[in-house]
Amino acid sequence: MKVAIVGCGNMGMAFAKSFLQYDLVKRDDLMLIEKSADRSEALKAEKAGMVVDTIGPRVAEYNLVILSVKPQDFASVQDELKKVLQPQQVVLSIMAGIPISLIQERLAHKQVVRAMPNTPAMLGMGITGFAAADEVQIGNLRKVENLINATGRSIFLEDEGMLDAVTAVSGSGPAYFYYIVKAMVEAGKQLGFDESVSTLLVKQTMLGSYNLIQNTDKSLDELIKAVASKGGTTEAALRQFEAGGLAETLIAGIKAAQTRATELSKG
Ligand SMILES: NC(=O)C1=CN([C@@H]2O[C@H](COP(=O)(O)OP(=O)(O)OC[C@H]3O[C@@H](n4cnc5c(N)ncnc54)[C@H](O)[C@@H]3O)[C@@H](O)[C@H]2O)C=CC1
Ligand SMILES: O=C(O)[C@@H]1CCC=N1
Repeated sequence: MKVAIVGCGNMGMAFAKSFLQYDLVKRDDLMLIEKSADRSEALKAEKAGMVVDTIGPRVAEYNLVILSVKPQDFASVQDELKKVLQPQQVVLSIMAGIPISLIQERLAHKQVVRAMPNTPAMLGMGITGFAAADEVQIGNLRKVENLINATGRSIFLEDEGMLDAVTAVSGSGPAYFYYIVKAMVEAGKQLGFDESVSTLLVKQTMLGSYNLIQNTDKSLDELIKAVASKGGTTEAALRQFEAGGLAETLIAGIKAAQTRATELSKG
């Protein structure tokens, strides 16, 4: 399979490297289209594929074209891409918010898949929600799914509208996790630990707790109860979180992310 990637930043390269790692795409069959000169130099040093700075006629030779520029930069690629796309090619967009219908219209192209991955894709541990235009041939959809699965796990969504919710929950999700980790590390520092000790305490706690979630029959409430002794320290912390509306704030933040994804879809 020949794959061209337009916009080779964090996510574009997470995809490229996963494809190479699982031998789903050969280096010679990977075209990396990147407009930033600095970024292009770094990509050339990585030798992950052929690096070019603009979309040219050769893109027509690739089975799949991945759009991984920022949503705001779609306008800067759409006209050049429209000129070269062939009907049998598939376009896979990972741009937040931009709906399939708008991509089809701007590119005058039918076979469009839209996906929302997250940054753990860099380790092959991502989760991606994806949806497809009715016009995407089933064989092509399967090939795209196989490629996405090289970056972690995936969920096919019949309802494309749910992709903005995927964006809000798991697409942006890693940042929420780091935010909480950062606050816990800061708390440890304020309690007297230096940064490295506090970071170790928090990171290992997160890792162990994640593995408990994955390896227990207990619900999240039961897991919380197993830590929070009656009249103990955890209860004191949880009471403070409740008083500050921490859960509601997190939920409101995630809803704001979904609203922003919907705004992005309107350009
Ligand atoms: N970063 C994340 O956690 C996630 C990002 N996304 C989506 O992935 C897309 C890319 O995000 P990142 O990789 O984080 O951004 P990034 O900024 O790291 O990468 C975008 C790349 O596109 C390049 N670019 C811009 N205009 C171009 C053009 N006309 N031709 C060629 N290259 C061009 C930029 O130089 C940059 O290297 C966005 O649309 C975002 O919504 C989706 C899921 C997660
Ligand atoms: O923040 C953003 O817009 C992108 C989409 C999901 C994660 N990063």
